[in-house]
Amino acid sequence: RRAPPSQARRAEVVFKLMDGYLKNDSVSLQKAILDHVEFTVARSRFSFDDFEAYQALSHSVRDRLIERWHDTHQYVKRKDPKRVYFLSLEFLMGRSLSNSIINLGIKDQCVEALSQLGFELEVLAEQEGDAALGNGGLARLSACIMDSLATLDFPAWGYGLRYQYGLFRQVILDGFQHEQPDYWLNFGNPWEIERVHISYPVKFYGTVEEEIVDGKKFKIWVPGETVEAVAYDNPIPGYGTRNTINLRLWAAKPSDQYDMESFNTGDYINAVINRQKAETISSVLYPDDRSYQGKELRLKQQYFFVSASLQDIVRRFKDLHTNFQEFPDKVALQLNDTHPSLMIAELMRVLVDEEHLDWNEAWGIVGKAFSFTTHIVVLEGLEKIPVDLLGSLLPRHLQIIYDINFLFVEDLKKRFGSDYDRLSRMSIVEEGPVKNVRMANLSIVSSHTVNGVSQVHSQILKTKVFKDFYELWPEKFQHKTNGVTQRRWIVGSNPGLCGLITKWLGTEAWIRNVDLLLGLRQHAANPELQEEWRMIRRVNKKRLADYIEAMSGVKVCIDAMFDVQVKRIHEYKRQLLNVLSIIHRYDCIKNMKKGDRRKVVSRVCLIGGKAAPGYEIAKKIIKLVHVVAEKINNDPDIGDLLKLVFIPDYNVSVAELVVPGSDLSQHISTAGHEASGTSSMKFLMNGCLLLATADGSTLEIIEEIGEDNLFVFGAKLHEVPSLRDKARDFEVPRQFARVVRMVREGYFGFGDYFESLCDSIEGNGGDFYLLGNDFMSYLEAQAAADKTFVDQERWTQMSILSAAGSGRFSTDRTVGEYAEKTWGITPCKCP
Ligand SMILES: [N-]=[N+]=N[C@]1([C@H](N)O)O[C@H](CO)[C@@H](O)[C@H](O)[C@H]1O
Repeated sequence: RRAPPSQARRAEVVFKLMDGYLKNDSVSLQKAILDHVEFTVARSRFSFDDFEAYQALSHSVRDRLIERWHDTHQYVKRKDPKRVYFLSLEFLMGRSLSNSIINLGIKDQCVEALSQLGFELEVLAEQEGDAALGNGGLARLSACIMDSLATLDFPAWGYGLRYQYGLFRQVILDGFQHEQPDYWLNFGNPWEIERVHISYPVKFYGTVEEEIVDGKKFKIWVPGETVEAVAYDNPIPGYGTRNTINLRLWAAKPSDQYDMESFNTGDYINAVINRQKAETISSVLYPDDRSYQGKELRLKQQYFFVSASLQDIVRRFKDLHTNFQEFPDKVALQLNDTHPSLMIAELMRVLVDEEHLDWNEAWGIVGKAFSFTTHIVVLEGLEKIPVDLLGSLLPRHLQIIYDINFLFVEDLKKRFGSDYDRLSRMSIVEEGPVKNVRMANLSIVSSHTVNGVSQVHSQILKTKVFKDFYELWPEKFQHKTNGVTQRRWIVGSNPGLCGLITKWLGTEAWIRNVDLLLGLRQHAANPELQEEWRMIRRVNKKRLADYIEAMSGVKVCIDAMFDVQVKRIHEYKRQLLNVLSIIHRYDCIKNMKKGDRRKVVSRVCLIGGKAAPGYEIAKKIIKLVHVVAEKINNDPDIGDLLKLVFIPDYNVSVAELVVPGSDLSQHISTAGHEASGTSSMKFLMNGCLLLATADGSTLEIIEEIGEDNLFVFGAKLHEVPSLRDKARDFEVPRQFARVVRMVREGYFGFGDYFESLCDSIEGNGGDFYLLGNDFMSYLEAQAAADKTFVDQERWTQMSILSAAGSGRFSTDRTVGEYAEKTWGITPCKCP
């Protein structure tokens, strides 16, 4: 057989045939779109609809992503820099078409190409379903971080799971939340590339045996079940750079290793069904923003993605290296909360059992490779895995975790002697009727760096949640305040404001260098900018008003203040406090003399967010919003003075519509409960004013833009413990008691149904989240917002100063800090 032509020879031939890189002028794009209509979508290029045009355009954009992805991949491989691997069980990507077109810098050409074919980019963009592979803040943060890693040219990969069912669709029937499955892959996904040849076996159950190799004893894990992990690659383009990095998501497939046994029992069907079961591992996202003690499938998901990702990472390392001592010099492993923390035990298993390094060598490597970010504020929220469950599913990993803990506790004994309380608090294994593995303790013991997601959060970790560990290893603890990407949250979702900012800054360099936004400060009182600023905001409010009417039937007036609270429904986020203040506002207007009503500042109150399916209190809050809205919106005495609308199925795409059209956004968690909060940063970037408690990242926003450019209220962090201790003697304000009584007595109907909700904020043992305590200062802040809104010059100045000070809250700053202080990586820009 004739020898195949050499790589180089083939490259030469290919390059000659290639007509250089794909071109991005509108004619080339038109050709590409029409080709994909005909050959990819397989529809006649002479008649195709919006969805087919969306598919064809998406594939044309995908081609250009792949081209850059290959160049980046090959360049980085050649340079072999240290890479960061961002490990997260959740990525809330949203839609990809607009973001890809903007980051590739081909928006104008696409708009022109489509218009000549009779299509509008905005219309086609609506055809795309959200990739909702996550719950809330943690998941969207992962997505924003990927955008900044690519844009700043860092050598990085994201690893996660390719759920077949994303976060449930929220359907509201008669004011109640119902969950519908989100089968987002129904119409295919042009933004992923199935890598059938990149797959790894993942083992579960079984036993741990011993074997002797070269006279040395080694543990081997004999699995009881094996499934296959197949890679799906999602190119992540940087903005204004050729660098395009990869988000590799794993899907579970039945393993080829037939258990002939089951097949030969003649029960063929069952044998096939058993095999299919393998796919359930990556089928559905767990929809709870809190934690999951003891769910086997959840643990399987965690280990499945950890094992596949590590096999892939080690393979890539071994392609160019043989000495594992170099591993931490080339690999930074970032744990996005404890969901991927099993990778610690998995790396120890690979290094000791498979690569035959001795324990201490392996432990040294682990300690230099891992860094851990926690997003949790309260001890109760920390993830724990029952020892029995772990022992049955991953017997070898339990052994390794026990060994890690044994050496750790031995070390603690040397330092703290017989301080058994401290030892039992710090132990990775929690004793008790049900023994648990504390995944946060394991992550801290094994990582070189631990951080919270805002300055105050990191303080709370040092002084409360991880106090013992901070006293032991103060040098490990850092903070990395969260951020959001201005590419999606200004350029993508608010093109009008984007153009205005570029005009007044005289450059669009701010899109890559966001500190340039500070240049707007000097113009904040400039009447010309103010006029244009208000104009843009009005257009966005009109778009939002149309959406509200389309999905709720409620007509809202865009001269009113659009007051918005959109985030997951949680008692600590206090959507209930918001509703009670709306009832108070309604009650006040009702009892006003007609004449006084003229002075009322009209409000359109929007509340949106999903409640975890099993979270009853949260579901009752959603129902309460609907019954209060029903009353207010149909009360002729109120008219346009006050409207309340619940925005259903809140997700990334809805946020991209709501954020640019909001005047005031609320972030009113009880101080000390929101680790950071990131929606506040998106509103800030879009010039929406904040009404907030001094919690999480809001403290840093106040520091950056000044207390007089937002509305702050409520108990401060240090006041909360004593307020809770003295709750019994707290005199409930009559205004608060009145609105709660109205709910309890069924003024809006369903009195009995809301009893437990009212009990949770009243009386003994009630009001843990201090709604009563903060109610009056909340109303004062609301009144201050009303007063300021009437003074449009002042309001617009605050709006411009908000956007001007938002650069600090870009993930470009966040990622830059992680890269320098935690991961030790530097940019590797593809020429
Ligand atoms: N999990 N988790 N935690 C959160 C959010 N719920 O996803 O992470 C987010 C991202 O760090 C934080 O902004 C938010 O405060 C925190 O509650």
